[in-house]
Amino acid sequence: MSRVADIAAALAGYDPKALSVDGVQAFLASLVEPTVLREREYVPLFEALGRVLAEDVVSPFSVPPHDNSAMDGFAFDGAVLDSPASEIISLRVAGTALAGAAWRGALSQGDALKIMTGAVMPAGFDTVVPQEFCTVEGDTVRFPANALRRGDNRRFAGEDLMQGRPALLQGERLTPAGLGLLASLGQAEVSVFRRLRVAYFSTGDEILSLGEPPREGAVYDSNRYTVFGLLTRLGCEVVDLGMVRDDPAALAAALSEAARQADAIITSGGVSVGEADHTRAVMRQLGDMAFWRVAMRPGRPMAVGLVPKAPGNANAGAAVLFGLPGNPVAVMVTFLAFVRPALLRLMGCNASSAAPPPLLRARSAVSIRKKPGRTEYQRGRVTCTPGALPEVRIAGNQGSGVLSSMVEGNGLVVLHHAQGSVAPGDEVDVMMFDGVV
Ligand SMILES: Nc1nc2c(c(=O)[nH]1)N[C@H]1C(S)=C(S)[C@@H](COP(=O)(O)OP(=O)(O)OC[C@H]3O[C@@H](n4cnc5c(N)ncnc54)[C@H](O)[C@@H]3O)O[C@H]1N2
Ligand code: MOO
Repeated sequence: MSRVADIAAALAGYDPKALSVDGVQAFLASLVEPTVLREREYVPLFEALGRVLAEDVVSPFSVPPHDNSAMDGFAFDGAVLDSPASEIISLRVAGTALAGAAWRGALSQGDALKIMTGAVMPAGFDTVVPQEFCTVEGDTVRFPANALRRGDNRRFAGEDLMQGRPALLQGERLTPAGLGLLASLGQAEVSVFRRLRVAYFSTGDEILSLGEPPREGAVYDSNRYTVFGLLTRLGCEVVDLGMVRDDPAALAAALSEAARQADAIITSGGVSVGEADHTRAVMRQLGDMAFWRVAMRPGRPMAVGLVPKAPGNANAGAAVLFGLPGNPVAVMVTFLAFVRPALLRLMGCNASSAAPPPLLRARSAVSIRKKPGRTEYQRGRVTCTPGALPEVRIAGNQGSGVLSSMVEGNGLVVLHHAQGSVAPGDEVDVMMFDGVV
């Protein structure tokens, strides 16, 4: 009764020793259905950025509520433009309409009304001439007939949001624009799914925690901070379980605690075949796991599975475990390619909000060696020149432990599974990560 084995059995061509990137994505799409987060809460708009909408938001009224002017100028009945008597239109100015209050005075055809941007269009008037085109003498305004067409500079009621129609959909992640949209509906609070809780820890005896003195053969734990940043950017609630030494009891305790507290778990290190690694054994003992060698670079060894929240109680559910390779760039690449879309689904995002960042088409400035049969992600720096396709250069040393080139780059050149080497000038796909991770 292994869910992981069932999913694997249903995947055509599943080979844990040479799984393609597409194969991993298909596996995760089955393992992580967007069903985990059912709990919802109301939060004020100022706390809602990045949160996922738990229900559709239907406009209680239209925005803007009235036809209004898009310019400071003079509103008039645009019929006079249909067959103007002379090159200069001359109208009597009946008064001024300010934004925020409707004009209540009488108007007749042949009148104009001085109007401010956002002010309600008076009934029967459908056109606004910007004041830059006008000369005013006493109560007469004049402007060239060819300066505009009937209907210009009028904004329609409901052109932004129509009363009774959905303004935002369940499963959308709230962006700054989304917050503004909700505010324009007068809504001070919004119903969102509770935040996804993700626990993480680093493993390995050669890894030092910050504050520890340097030691020969040891390196500081960078993954803990990178993973913290990746999860925080995503809007997750993080459960930091620190560094866990390569000891079965310590690893089992950390993994159980992570599963108890969180919806998902990210570990780094210990998923390859090293002799001293107990991580795989402990994962296998506590969870329903798959261990893969993925046909990609970086990010070859990887573990994925489910760890029960309360062993022996199936109703308590399970946390999804992502056992990422230890190399710092492999952590980031596997996070972007696999973990991030899966976490977005767990957060309750709909298909479009959970989609990976769109790929940018760029011209490679350099040659890139690549073997068909695996997907490679190379750190690159994309630059744009007006009128030309964006250009990408490979950023620094591409070793999977080299974080400095990840800092230097702004995107990952994605060299697809079947693709071969790239010559200078060839077009390539780039997954931009600036602002995403
Ligand atoms: N015989 C084989 N050896 C290796 C294989 C393989 O298939 N066969 N795969 C290589 C690849 S690719 C990777 S990636 C690594 C992954 O190994 P692990 O996931 O078991 O990770 P570790 O061995 O624990 O660490 C790898 C590397 O990353 C550094 N590291 C680990 N944790 C951190 C951290 N928190 N902060 C900074 N750096 C970290 C660690 O020092 C190692 O240098 O295996 C290859 N070997
Ligand atoms: O592919 Mo490993 O995952 O970093 O070198």
